[in-house]
Amino acid sequence: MPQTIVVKIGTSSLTRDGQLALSSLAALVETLTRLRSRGNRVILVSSGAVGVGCARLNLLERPQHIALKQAVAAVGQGRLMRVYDDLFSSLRQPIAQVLLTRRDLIERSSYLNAKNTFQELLRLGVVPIVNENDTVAVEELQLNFGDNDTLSALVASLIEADWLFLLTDVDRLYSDDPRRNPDAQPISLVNADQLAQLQVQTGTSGSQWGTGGMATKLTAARIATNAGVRVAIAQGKIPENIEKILKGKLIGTQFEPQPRPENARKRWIAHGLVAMGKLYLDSGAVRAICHQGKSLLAAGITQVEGEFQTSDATILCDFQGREIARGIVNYSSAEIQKIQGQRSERIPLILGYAGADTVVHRDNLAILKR
Ligand SMILES: Nc1ncnc2c1ncn2[C@@H]1O[C@H](COP(=O)(O)OP(=O)(O)O)[C@@H](O)[C@H]1O
Ligand SMILES: N[C@@H](CCC(=O)OP(=O)(O)O)C(=O)O
Repeated sequence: MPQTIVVKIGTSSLTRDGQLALSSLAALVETLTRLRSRGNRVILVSSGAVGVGCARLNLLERPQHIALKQAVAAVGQGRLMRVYDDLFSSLRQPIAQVLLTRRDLIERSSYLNAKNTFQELLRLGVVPIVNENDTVAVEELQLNFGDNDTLSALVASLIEADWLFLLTDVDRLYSDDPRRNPDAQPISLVNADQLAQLQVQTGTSGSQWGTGGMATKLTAARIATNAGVRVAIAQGKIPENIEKILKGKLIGTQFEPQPRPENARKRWIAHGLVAMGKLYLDSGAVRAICHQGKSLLAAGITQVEGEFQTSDATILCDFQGREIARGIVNYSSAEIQKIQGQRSERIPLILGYAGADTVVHRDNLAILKR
């Protein structure tokens, strides 16, 4: 049966010795075109703008300064698309460039717009090639994805993909960074419960040109599996393995998905929005929202972290700080500090005006299943 497949390829697999790894790229393009010709819907999330831009400008290191990085990405993105277009065109596969910023997914209307555009492109048989719009992404304001692993998981959630393939320069996830620890143990299959408990050493920086290392891939796996997407980490230089994995072979590391949340708006609350703060709940409130489908009342809140406004998204966590849900709040952080632990009838007395009975209404609450 045709499937919706998101493939993310990292800089470390796209480049070799600072230049484009053309043979890997060609193999990837052949694989994706074959998947398309069998009726699958295919999206490629490709890093490489900064890496390719550096090669073009003879820069020997990934720039740290934001403006320089953004300028270099502008050089590299065009070059990268030119190479993709040449390769895909020789197989008569049309492609499209989709550049997204975090901001585009926060606004519900632009989130839905992006979704509609993807759907239309896929209906037309096009392979959209997605990257973060690096030249305008605002790093300081947490309004960037930070890495394309997260972006690919959000795209997979947005379009309700069946699979997310994270192609990188190692063949799978290990218990530790295999480059530093020769005794690192390979991990083949992670089910949804194991992912929540998974203890692996991931490093934070990635390889010379990649960002984030395995840590961001695990974050991506959490987001995607929570949205009902099956995830595989596999080696970028052997993209043909994607087809073997789709046929049921256990190659690389696979992460089993949670049941897909029915409600599309709640998926957006869970994954599209950026949480601006954190609310700590007592055990009664955790039970009420997770197991009884109730709204969050002020009485169950024990602590407020961060500064946020009414209608912002927040993380809801248990007393140990473990995230259990995300929700859109009816009160600002300053207001919640005043009403936390109080019964709803007392809210008008405390604040001096009548507000909502709930701090987060159940329609605006997305429970994380892990
Ligand atoms: N537990 C781990 N298992 C596998 N690889 C790991 C682990 N921890 C860190 N790494 C490192 O992560 C790197 C891949 O991350 P990164 O360079 O960001 O890749 P990409 O460019 O594909 O996103 C690998 O080269 C590997 O050295
Ligand atoms: N948007 C950036 C992506 C950076 C990034 O996430 O890189 P990687 O860790 O190699 O996937 C670029 O195109 O260079």
